[in-house]
Amino acid sequence: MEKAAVQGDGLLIPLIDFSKFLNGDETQKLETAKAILKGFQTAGFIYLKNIPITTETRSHVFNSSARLFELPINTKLSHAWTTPQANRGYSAPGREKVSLLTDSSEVEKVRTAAPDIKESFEIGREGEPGHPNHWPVEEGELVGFKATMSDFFDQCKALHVDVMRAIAVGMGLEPGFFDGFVDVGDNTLRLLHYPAVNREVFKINPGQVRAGEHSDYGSITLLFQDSRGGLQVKSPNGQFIDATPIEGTCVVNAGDLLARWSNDTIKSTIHRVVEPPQGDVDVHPPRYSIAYFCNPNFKDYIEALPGTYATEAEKKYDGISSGDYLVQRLTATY
Ligand SMILES: O=C(O)CCC(=O)C(=O)O
Ligand SMILES: [Fe+2]
Repeated sequence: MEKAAVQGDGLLIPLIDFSKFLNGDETQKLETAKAILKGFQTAGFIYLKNIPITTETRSHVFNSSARLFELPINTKLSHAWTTPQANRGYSAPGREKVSLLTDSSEVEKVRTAAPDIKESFEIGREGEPGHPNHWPVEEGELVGFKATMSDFFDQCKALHVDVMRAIAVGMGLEPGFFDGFVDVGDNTLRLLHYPAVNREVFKINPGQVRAGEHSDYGSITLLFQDSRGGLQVKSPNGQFIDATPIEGTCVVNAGDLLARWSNDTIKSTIHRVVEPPQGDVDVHPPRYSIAYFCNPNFKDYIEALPGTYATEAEKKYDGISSGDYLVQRLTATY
């Protein structure tokens, strides 16, 4: 039943019809849940089609995102990302160097060498005490921005809950096992813009990427990409394989905290964004993507899931609070 969305060098990312989990009969639900879990256990990535978020919503959100990035740089900078605790606002190209490095001085060296060619804008849970979102002034094309993004945030939040239900069913847990861990919606909606790049840039600096290799931090990430391409996922043999866009799908990958929660039975796989494969142009057009980073509720304590260990000694990690974990990881990145 399962088709491959991406296949190469020992990496198989399945393409899964999510409507069969949401609306199918019991057998379809179970089979789909198992396929989802298997995708996370083997590739760490899956592609979902037929999700409840409509194509119209999606293109509307991408449009609003493009309008935001058109604002003058000084306006964008007035909404600058400030702290890992807040994790909201605008990051100019080169500001964030997502990487596997945990030492800030190393991060600084890499950033100076070849800054990522991207800018981003983060929106957190609306109403989180002490951490207001940076909503732009709504005039001209930006009228309705807050409503558009808040609505999309909520739809992604619901999709997170549903994907976690599939994981629970796949693992043989109660379908609602994770519900109480993900109901707050301590998630981050990140709008991403990779500006047009002259292909010379990639030639002159062979190490140049649009977003450096990294894994994500939380439970899962819902990734919506446009048709440009450039996303690559690392295979078990260490090669980067193109995760080519498939229209209407959402790429979902497991994050480090879910890997830890699952006692490493689920993989958080390294990925990056590079020059798109259509290399025969002088200028690569801009690329837009939207990543919705999901987390267990910040207040929740995360320790090895039932069924992922037989004895206490098999637990690979100490428990940790979800919020502390994220702040630790973000602190090393910015
Ligand atoms: O833009 C993309 O396709 C990937 C972005 C990403 O991996 C991230 O922001 O963590
Ligand atoms: Fe990522």
